[in-house]
Amino acid sequence: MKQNNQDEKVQQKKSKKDKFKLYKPRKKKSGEEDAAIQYLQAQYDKINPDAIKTFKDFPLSQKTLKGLKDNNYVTPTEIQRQAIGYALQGKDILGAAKTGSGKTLAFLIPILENLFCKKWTRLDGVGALVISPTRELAYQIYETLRKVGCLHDFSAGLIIGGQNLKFERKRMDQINILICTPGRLLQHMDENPLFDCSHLQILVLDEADRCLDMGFEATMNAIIENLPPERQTLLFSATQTKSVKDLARLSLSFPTYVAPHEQAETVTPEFLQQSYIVCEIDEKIGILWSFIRNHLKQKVLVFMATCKQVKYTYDLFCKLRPGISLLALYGTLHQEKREKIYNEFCRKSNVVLFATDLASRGLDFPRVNWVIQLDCPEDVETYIHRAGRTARGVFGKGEGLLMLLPHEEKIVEDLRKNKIPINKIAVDPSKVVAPQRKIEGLLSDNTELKQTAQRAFVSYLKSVFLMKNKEIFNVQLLDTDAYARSLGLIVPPRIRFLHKYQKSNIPIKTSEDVDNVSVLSKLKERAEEDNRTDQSSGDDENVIPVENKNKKLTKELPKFDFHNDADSEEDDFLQVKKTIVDVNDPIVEEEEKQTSKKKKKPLTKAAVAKKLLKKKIKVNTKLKFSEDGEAIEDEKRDVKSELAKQFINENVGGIDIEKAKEVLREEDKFDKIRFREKVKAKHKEQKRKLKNKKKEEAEEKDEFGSQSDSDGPDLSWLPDPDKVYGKKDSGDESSDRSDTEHNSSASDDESEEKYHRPSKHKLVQSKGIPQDSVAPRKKKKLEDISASLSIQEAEALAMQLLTQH
Ligand SMILES: Nc1ncnc2c1ncn2[C@@H]1O[C@H](COP(=O)(O)OP(=O)(O)OP(=O)(O)O)[C@@H](O)[C@H]1O
Repeated sequence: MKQNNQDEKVQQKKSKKDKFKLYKPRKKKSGEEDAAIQYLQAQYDKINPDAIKTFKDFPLSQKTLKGLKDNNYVTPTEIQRQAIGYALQGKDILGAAKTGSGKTLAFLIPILENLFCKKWTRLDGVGALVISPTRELAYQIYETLRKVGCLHDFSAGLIIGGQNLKFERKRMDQINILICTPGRLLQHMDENPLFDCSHLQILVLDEADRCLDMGFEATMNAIIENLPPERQTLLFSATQTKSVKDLARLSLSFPTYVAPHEQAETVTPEFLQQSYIVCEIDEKIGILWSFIRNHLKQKVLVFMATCKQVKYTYDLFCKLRPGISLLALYGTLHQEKREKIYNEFCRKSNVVLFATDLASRGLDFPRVNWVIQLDCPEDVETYIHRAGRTARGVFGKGEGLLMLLPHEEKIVEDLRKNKIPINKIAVDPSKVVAPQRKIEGLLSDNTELKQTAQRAFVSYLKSVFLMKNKEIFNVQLLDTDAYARSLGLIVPPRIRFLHKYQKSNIPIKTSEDVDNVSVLSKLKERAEEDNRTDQSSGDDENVIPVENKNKKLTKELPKFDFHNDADSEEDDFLQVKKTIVDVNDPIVEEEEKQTSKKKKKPLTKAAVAKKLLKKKIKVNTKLKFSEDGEAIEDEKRDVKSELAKQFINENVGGIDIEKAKEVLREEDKFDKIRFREKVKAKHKEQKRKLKNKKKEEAEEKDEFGSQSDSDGPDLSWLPDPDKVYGKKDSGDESSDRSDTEHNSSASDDESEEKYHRPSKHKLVQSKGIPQDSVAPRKKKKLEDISASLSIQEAEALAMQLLTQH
């Protein structure tokens, strides 16, 4: 015990010493940290971007510098050199730089430094917010932050759709740096009491132009409303928005515009080789197939217009087995699958990824050799982002191929005007091998694949139809039959929306026909309306939302499931930016009416039943026919009980359940009686049939016995009874002569009555005669005969036999 007490005392002393030790350096460290922060902050105003050679030249904390060095980031890129300084000074920034130029670090480094200098702790809540248009991009930013900021003590959180909301909810109050997609962020803002961003210091919008796009206006507006106005805001994109309206929404009055590549000759990466080909719509699949077959040792990314096209091309090519790994990434996939595919494409080097524009922005897939744009991009910005998935980073190289239909070639002018160097090339037809027969064969065997092809066909045409730029995207110029055939569809699927338009003879308007100013005001109004009513635009591709106010000129089509069909938040980002349709279009009006009707009240089964009852419509009446073919009228009315008759005659509207039950009980009694009678009759009938059958069988056996000479008793040896007893009635003889046959048969009958012979079966089974005692055949015959005769006859027969012998 003593020893124990001593040990305890020693330990207590030790722990006191340790505490003291821990406390002291910490105090010292904290003091050092304060001094370091003060020093760093004092340097911010002196930052000269031109003098920056390495990250060390920036006044950055040791933790950040070490994090950068550990990840091989030594020399800042142009955008980093120019933006980081302003961001550290606390200015709002509009950052625009080429794809793959390192914009992510240009905003992550200022975030880390900002919170470090403010000595942000877990208890301070959310200090920085990064909003990204897609889950994949958010995930990528989060991963970069984890690597570079690993030595800092901040907590970071990735808040994206498709994850466990409950799990996120509990941890929201502990997150300092939040990387998120807009939809999920708004969900937390609305529903999670633990989410508090009232102390937010810095807001970043990556791919800012996309975040502020029309398709997502309402969500972003709601988010911005919830954020404190005194904050620093950084906007980054390769295709930056300069719209005053957008900036005003974010309360940016005088942001610093940082665009290091503005004076550059090209807006796309320096080492990106860009070319385009012009082909017919039905040649696309064959060219793509041949391209893949000729690039089996490369990493290829193929962009298509819609999810359904991606799905079909992937399914089809997998079945055709090109000899290289295939992957597909699109919005309707489950989140886990999306993550898996994203990681797989990052990891592999010989692989083809089919994707929608979900993968076009910000994703940093390493070492992509080729980017193929199978369908014409929506606009120049989309082209830049898609092409920018290759030739990334400081010395990145890559090639881009754009496939255009003859009438889409006009986009090349726009591309060139926007400083995109692109050359036309031709495809060597001898190298194109279209597996047309194989495709058709596969589709004829596989209904599911055929349906996928049909959906891909319609979705592509719809995407073209909904595009804003009608100079380039004109669905009426497409050879739809040839396109269907190229997909393996011998019969082209019906294109309802197009037929409606063709029937109405309304030319599809070009964007130039429309007064853009009024369109914008219209859209703005609509966004406000959306905010008020909190109505989400439907997922249904065919439903056109109703615009109630001011239907003068134009209106926006619904958010069409173009790049994404899923209900994920980023899907809204990835939709057609806007499409203009004449409001006076009768089809639109008709659809509006239908939609508004539909929206008024959902039609339930009960409502339908009520309506039918009201209108006295009889549905599903069943008419029964008797065996003679006569209709049995109103079988149900054939009731027996007085109560039921009374019930029917009363004919009161509605249903009195209690009374109906009572009536049923009464009717049940009669039903039971009827049933019993039926069963009895059935049994009777069965018995009768059985009896008849037995009788027939017996008769058959008798007949058989008389006909058989071999087995039946042979009576030919018997003396003629007439000779023995004399003629019974001689008078009968003459009368019988004329009808011998009849008489003989009559005598047969008589003899049959007299000498009834048991059936053969009975003979064999005759009981009481042991088998060994069976007499020889003759003896047995005698026995049998004697058994069948009357006593007197048997005696007479015996006497005769005795006298003969
Ligand atoms: N200073 C640097 N030194 C070396 N590599 C860098 C540096 N900064 C960024 N990179 C690398 O460059 C690549 C592209 O960076 P990032 O994804 O940030 O580009 P981006 O400008 O955001 O592209 P996008 O416009 O397509 O979103 C990444 O692989 C990243 O690791």
